[in-house]
Formats: sequence, C-alpha cells, structure tokens
Amino acid sequence: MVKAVVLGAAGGIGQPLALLLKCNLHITELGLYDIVNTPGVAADLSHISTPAKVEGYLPPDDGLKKTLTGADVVVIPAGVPRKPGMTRDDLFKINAGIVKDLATGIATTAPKAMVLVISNPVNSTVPIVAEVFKKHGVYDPKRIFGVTTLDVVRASTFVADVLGDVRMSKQIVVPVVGGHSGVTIVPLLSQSSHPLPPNLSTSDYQKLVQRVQFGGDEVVKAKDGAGSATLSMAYAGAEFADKVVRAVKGEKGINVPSYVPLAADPAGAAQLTKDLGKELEFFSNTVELGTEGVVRIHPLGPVTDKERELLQTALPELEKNIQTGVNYVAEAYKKAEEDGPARL
Ligand SMILES: NC(=O)C1=CN([C@@H]2O[C@H](COP(=O)(O)OP(=O)(O)OC[C@H]3O[C@@H](n4cnc5c(N)ncnc54)[C@H](O)[C@@H]3O)[C@@H](O)[C@H]2O)C=CC1
Ligand SMILES: O=C([O-])CC(=O)C(=O)O
Repeated sequence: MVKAVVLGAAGGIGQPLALLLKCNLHITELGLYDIVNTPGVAADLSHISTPAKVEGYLPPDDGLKKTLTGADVVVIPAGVPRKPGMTRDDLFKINAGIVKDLATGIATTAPKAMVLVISNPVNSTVPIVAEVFKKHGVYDPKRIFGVTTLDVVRASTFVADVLGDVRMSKQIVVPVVGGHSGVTIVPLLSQSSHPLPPNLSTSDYQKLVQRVQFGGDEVVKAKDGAGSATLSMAYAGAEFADKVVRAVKGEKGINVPSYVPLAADPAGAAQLTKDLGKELEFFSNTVELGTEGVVRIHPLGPVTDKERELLQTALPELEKNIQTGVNYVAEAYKKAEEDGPARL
C-alpha cells in the first residue's frame, strides 16, 4: 500500500503528474490538494481503471491535513511559474511562502513522508522544507528531495540530438549535478553513457552545455507568457516519484539524480566536499534510495578541466541560493515569534 500526494495538483504540472501517478500500478491511494479545482481533477481521474483510489481536497475543512494523512510520498509542484524575462529566483518571493506553509503541513501531518520538491527556485525551496522540518523537530535529511530529473531528461534528449539518433535518448544517461537553475546546472558530459563524438568542436560542446543549463528558458520563451515546462516536468516528476515509490516498497539498488541535503550521507558528503573543494549543505548528484530514503550519495567521479570550471562557477551561486532559503525560514519564524505563537 503506497499513498502518494500531489500538492498543487490542479496546475499545469499538477494535472498531468496526477494522471501519470494514477497510472502507476504501485500507488494505491492518490491524494490531490490545491487551492482550486482538485475535487474535479480527482473525480475525472477516479474513472481511470487503475487501482489508486483518488481524493481531491481544497483548503477549507482541513483539506491539507486530510490530503496528507497517511502519505508515503508527497510531490510539491505548487507555486507560480516563470514568464519570459524572469529568472527562477524571481519566483522566490511568492513560492517561498507557499512552500513554507505546505512544508509545515507535511511536518505536522506526515513527517515520515518522502518529500519531492518541484516548486522553483528548487535551490532555495528545498532548504526551506529542511528548515521548517528542523523547526518542528522532525528533520530527516534522507527524506527531502529536490526534483532535478528534468535536467537529466533534457541532457539525454540533447545528447541524442548531437549523436544524431533520437531513438537512443531513453538509454542515454548523463549525470547533471549542482542545482536547478542556470549556471548551477552542471552536465558532466564526459561521463555520458554514450560518449560525445570525439571531433565535437568546442563551440558545439559549449552550445550543448548551455542548452542543458537553459533548457527551461527555451520552453518559457516558446510558451510566451503562458508559463514554463509542464508536460516534460510531469513526465520527469512521475519518473522520479516512481523510483521513490519502488524504493519505499523495498526494491534495492535504485539510483536517481536529486538535489538533496548532504547530511543524508555524511561519508558521501565528505567525499563530495573533497571532490568540490567546498562544503555545501545541499547539492544535486546521483543518490541511491532505500526504504528510508537516501542510502548513499555517490562521488562525483572523474571530471574534466572544463567541467571543474563549470562547477567553480556554480558553487558560489548555489551557496547563495541555499542561504536565501535558510534565512527566509529564520526570518519568518522570528517574525512569527514577535507576532505571537499562533502564527505558524
Ligand atoms: N523542478 C523543475 O524542474 C521544474 C519546476 N517548475 C516549477 O513548478 C511550479 C509549478 O509550475 P506550474 O504547474 O507550471 O504552475 P501553475 O500555475 O500551472 O500551477 C501551480 C498550481 O499551484 C497551485 N497553488 C498555488 N498556491 C498553492 C498553495 N498554497 N497550496 C496548494 N496549491 C497552490 C495553483 O492553484 C496552481 O494550480 C513553478 O514554481 C515552476 O517554476 C516547473 C518546471 C520544472
Ligand atoms: O524554467 C523554468 O522556470 C521551469 C523549470 O525549472 C524548468 O523547465 O527546468
């Protein structure tokens, strides 16, 4: 029995993601929560002849609590998406508060659930969830994940393009490490399961790196004000959720890319710090999953000089983004204490 929950389930990502989770045969219960439209989305999905029992709730009458009760896996795509000209960091002002409130709901109702954060800016929203959990005394770094799967999906697709065989894209695995925005997205193309052509020019290599780093902008521009990636994100989110669900059910040896608290695996974190020459609290890398969440954070593996340069550019930006999330929660709690205890 596995209960999966989507918070922000009526949105551009939420609806197709809920559809894909309803089609996942490992999931027996699907809880949908949003500030609008979830009863309709749930009624619609409930007619699909797969096992998951679907329920949709809105904020009144303790809807968040009802949705989260008994949750094993919670996916969060709630929040506003980008418009052309915006960076993911521009979303922080609105999305930080949304994620903080939802994280509070999870910490109080389903503190043992695996939490999969999609809402941007992921580099800062994942630290927000971690800090809220710390405040509630239920922080387990092994159970909090930033969903960076779309970067890896894009890298596979774009490498297949360069190799001239799109039929191969599903088999191609390229580690993408760091974070989930612009220069913090670092594709380790030298570790691609399918090597790049040896005669690839420097400028074509740079274009490929740039395309992985700014793939999200391609979609934002094409949607021209109507939002950012939703369908490819739902695909990536469902792929990630499927792996987490299978790991929770006891399947062994499942490896996923994810932006995780490095406290999840102190030995792995120590190796990563050695590889990077810098200590960070969160970083995206391949992690092994088990029934209790992260079992192991993999080392970076051999990187080229060019990749090391990309990492050196990513790290200060990532560090700043992490601090923004941590500071936000500290300030919110300080303000709440000043205003009175019932505020959070
Ligand atoms: N991690 C990643 O790779 C990606 C992340 N994203 C991010 O995902 C987020 C959602 O994007 P879309 O689905 O396109 O946006 P959307 O606007 O279509 O949907 C967001 C949904 O969140 C709901 N929502 C707002 N406040 C809420 C609250 N307090 N509680 C519950 N639900 C709430 C809205 O009602 C809406 O249905 C954005 O922040 C976007 O930047 C988007 C693509 C990729
Ligand atoms: O670009 C955006 O704002 C949405 C996103 O995170 C992505 O598509 O990778």
